[in-house]
Amino acid sequence: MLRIAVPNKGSLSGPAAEMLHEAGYQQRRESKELRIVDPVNEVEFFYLRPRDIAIYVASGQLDIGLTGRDLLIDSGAEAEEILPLGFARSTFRYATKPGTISGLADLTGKTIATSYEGIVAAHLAEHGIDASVVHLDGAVETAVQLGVAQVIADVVETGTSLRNAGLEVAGEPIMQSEAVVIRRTGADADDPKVQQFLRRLQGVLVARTYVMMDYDCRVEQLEKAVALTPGLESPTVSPLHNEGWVAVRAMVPAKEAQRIMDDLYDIGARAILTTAIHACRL
Ligand SMILES: Nc1ncnc2c1ncn2[C@@H]1O[C@H](COP(=O)(O)OP(=O)(O)OP(=O)(O)O)[C@@H](O)[C@H]1O
Ligand SMILES: O=P(O)(O)OC[C@H]1O[C@H](OP(=O)(O)OP(=O)(O)O)[C@H](O)[C@@H]1O
Ligand SMILES: [Mg+2]
Repeated sequence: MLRIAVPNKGSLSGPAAEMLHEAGYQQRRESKELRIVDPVNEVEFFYLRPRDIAIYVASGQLDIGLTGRDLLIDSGAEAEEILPLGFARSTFRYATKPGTISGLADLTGKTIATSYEGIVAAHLAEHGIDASVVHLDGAVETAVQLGVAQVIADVVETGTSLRNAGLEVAGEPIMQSEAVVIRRTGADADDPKVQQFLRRLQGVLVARTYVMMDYDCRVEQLEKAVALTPGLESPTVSPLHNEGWVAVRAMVPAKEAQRIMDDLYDIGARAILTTAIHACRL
């Protein structure tokens, strides 16, 4: 049975459970459940604090974990990212009161509050900056106002939390994060159960980002039409009962679907339809 760590709280937990559900896995019914078994898919899910997941996976007790890239790196655990999942996207950045810092060197001698000491210590060391780091559990933005630190290093998504605290970002982002699948560093890459799990999640990612497009076009326009809808490998082209016409079917990126429909229409394609993809294996 594959043993998988899933975030039990915070920004990662809802979208992670949703993705696993879309991939056909049973998920817990209430938030107090710490472990469930999905016997049909031969998977056991452990609901753990997001920050602890890399540690469990590195210990070898769990095969796979879903966590944030920033949390993985911060933990320093012997685990590695094997699939980015595209949700909980954020940057990790320094922020201060406006005008305090103009470059990284200005961090020297400052006190930096953060919940991610591992990332900050490594970043400071890498740039040879001598600053003190104070660990706070959360709501780090308030640390400057209350005088606990002059600088914070925290997760920034929309920037709303920073603005509300009267802070602005300083310097370039330390890193870009998103939810990721991790496994123990050096674990067997060919484990068929792990491979099947990853294929299912990749199927969800594709189903979320692509739609199926069908249309009819004149044979003379086929090459132009296929250039607009090359599909992932190659589109399916079938003859129509009306001579001189073909039906074409191809996957297209959902974000570009409307533009592609306009372009197809302009070259004479008709009966252009898009439909959602609910699941897929590439
Ligand atoms: N506003 C946000 N937007 C996107 N991702 C976020 C956001 N806040 C936190 N994350 C991501 O969530 C993960 C942290 O999860 P964690 O549960 O520790 O914190 P949280 O979501 O802030 O919840 P909590 O309420 O417990 O502080 C990290 O990978 C982080 O990048
Ligand atoms: O740029 P934004 O869109 O404002 O998002 C970033 C904020 O979201 C998270 O905070 P959360 O609400 O989880 O509180 P926390 O600080 O206690 O973790 C994160 O720690 C930032 O504070
Ligand atoms: Mg938080």
